[in-house]
Order: sequence, then structure tokens, then C-alpha cells
Amino acid sequence: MNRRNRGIFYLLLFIAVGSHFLATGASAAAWGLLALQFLLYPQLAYFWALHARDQREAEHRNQVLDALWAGCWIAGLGFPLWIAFTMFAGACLHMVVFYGPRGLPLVMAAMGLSAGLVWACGLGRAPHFDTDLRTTALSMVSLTIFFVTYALDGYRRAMDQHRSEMKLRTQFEEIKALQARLYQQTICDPLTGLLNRRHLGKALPAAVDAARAGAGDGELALLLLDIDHFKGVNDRHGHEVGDEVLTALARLMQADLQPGELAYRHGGEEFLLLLPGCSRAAAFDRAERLRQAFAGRAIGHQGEPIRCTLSCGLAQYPEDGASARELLRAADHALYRAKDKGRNRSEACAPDLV
Ligand SMILES: Nc1nc2c(ncn2[C@@H]2O[C@H](COP(=O)(O)OP(=O)(O)OP(=O)(O)O)[C@@H](O)[C@H]2O)c(=O)[nH]1
Repeated sequence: MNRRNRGIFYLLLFIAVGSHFLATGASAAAWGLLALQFLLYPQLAYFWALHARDQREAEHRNQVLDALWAGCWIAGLGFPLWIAFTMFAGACLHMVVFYGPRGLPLVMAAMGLSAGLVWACGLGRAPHFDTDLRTTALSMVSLTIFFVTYALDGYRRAMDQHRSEMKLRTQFEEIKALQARLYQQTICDPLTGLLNRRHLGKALPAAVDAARAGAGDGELALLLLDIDHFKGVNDRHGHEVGDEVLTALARLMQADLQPGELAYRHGGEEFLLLLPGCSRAAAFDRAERLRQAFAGRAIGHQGEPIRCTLSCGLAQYPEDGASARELLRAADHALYRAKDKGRNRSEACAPDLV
């Protein structure tokens, strides 16, 4: 119980019992005891708990003590119904809030024990259950205020928890988005935005497995594209223009992509198209279309159009290679043949089959 709740509850009880004392003409000693119990004791109990090594344990002891005191007062006052009920309900609420259902029998036992002892020692008053109207009303108001105070505490905690949850959820979403962005960065080439070799390392074996399992009629084509004399472009016009040439080719590749197909920057000025479900003839056509489109595109630089060409090597699963590594090697051979034959051309690994 926090200081505010304990203080409020005891003050309200002080007023209710005081009203009962006024109605029944209590002695000065009884008023003194009332002040000690309901004004001083709650402060002492709070400081006791505050300075204890285990505050929760100390508070638990305080609450049992509260229940014991309440039993004494109930028996000593002669069981006035409304005051007794207010004390009992308050003690139950304290205990249950802190200790769950097991707090309930504990309160009953403590109250019953102390009331019984007071009664057995002959210190109890003869039962007189009635309270006057003012005391009854004050007891009711006390209970209501007490319940509302606790309810407000519960509401505040629920709102705090809700806010924390919302904050956590937002942070979680941000982390997820960040992770996705980081992952994207690890699999993408920053200059062209195409996928990179790291992604190919997983995607190519997976595509081979899928083709082997019959996906896309068991067809899979690999196109390896390399810009011709690219070093010369860099040397003559500078790296920035070289970068523009690279991104121009990347855009052409992306514009032509069908669902399920993937475009890579394989390294430097070398690019790759992974075409699941694509026949050898269709892949060769794609290579030629891309080659011609690239050759026909000029990049303007200081008023001078810069034209580049590319060479392309085609490898087809399963004829040219039954694994990712074999397919790559086959496409590489085909590309070298294209370079050897004068560049700006497409070559299939097995030209007789095209
Ligand atoms: N601008 C630019 N150049 C790059 C990048 N990555 C690699 N290069 C350049 O690409 C060039 C590749 O040159 P080479 O391997 O000799 O190939 P090439 O000049 O295209 O000759 P062939 O392939 O035989 O036609 C090198 O000069 C690299 O510096 C890049 O990101 N940007």
C-alpha cells in the first residue's frame, strides 16, 4: 500500500469512528487511542516499510498488522456493522491487490483472531451493531472514496502499461524495418540497385533445385553479360560516366524482367540474368534484344553521345550444367567465346542447340 492510500484510508476511518465516538460519547482515552491508531500509526507503518531491507515483506507484515488492529477495533467498538464492514472491505482490498486471492483468508484469520482475543480478554464491548445515520453515511463515503482511489491507481497503471506497449510495438516495427533495410543492403549492389553475388549464392542453387524438381517445365537459363572495353570508357570519360553506363544497363535489364526472373550485378562491369522457366531459344532472344537495346542507347556526356556494347554468354540447365557452379562456368565459357569472336554478340554454351 502506498503512503497516499494508507493515509487516506486511515484518515477516513478516523472520521467515521470519530463520528461514532461523538454519537456514543467516548472517553478522552478512547479519543487518544483513536488518534494514535488512525493518525500516527499509518505514518509509522509507512516509514517502517520504507526503511526495511525487503520493502515488500515489510508491507506484507504491515497489512497483517492492519488486519489485526482492525479486529481489535471492531471487537472493542462492539461490532458496529458499517464501521466493521468498512474496515474489513478495506483490509481485504489491500491484501488482494498485493497478494492475490491468498490475501483474503489471511485477512479473515487475522481479524477473527484479534477480535476473538479482545473479546476473550473481556476488553470487547457488548455487540451493538447499529451506527447512527451520520456514521453510516461517513463509512459509506469512506469506502467509496477508498474504492475509487484504488480504481484510479489501477486505471493509471493500465494506461501506463498501454503506453509502454504501444512504444514497444513502435520500436519493434522500427527494428523490423531496419532489419529489412539492412538485409536489403547486404543483398543489393548500391550503385545499380540490382541484386549482388551474395544473393546469387543462394538463389542460383535454389533455382537449379526447383528446375530439377520440374518447376518451369524444368527449364532454367543463365545469361552472363559483360560491357565491352569498359576500361576504355572509364579511362576516356572518367569513372562517373562509367557508373552511368553501368546503371543504364541495369535499368535496361530491370525493365525487361518477367515475374520470377532476377537481375544481378555479378561484379565490376559483369551482369547476370537468372531466368527460370526460360527455354534456350527464348533466352538467346532475350540476350540479343538486350544487347541491341544497349548498343542503341547513347549516354550524353559533355554534348558527346557515348555508346557501349556488351557481350553475352548463355548457359542452360541441365544441358550445359547440372549444378549452380557448372552453369556459371558454362555461361562464363560462352561469354569468353563471345569476347573472342569480336564482342558485341551473344553466344550460347552449346551453340548447336540454339
Ligand atoms: N566506373 C566504374 N568502373 C568500374 C566499376 N567496377 C569496375 N570498374 C572498371 O571496369 C573495368 C573492367 O575492365 P576490364 O576487366 O579490363 O574489362 P574491359 O575493359 O571491359 O574489357 P573486356 O571485358 O575484355 O571487353 C576496370 O577498369 C574497372 O576499374 C564501377 O563500379 N564503376
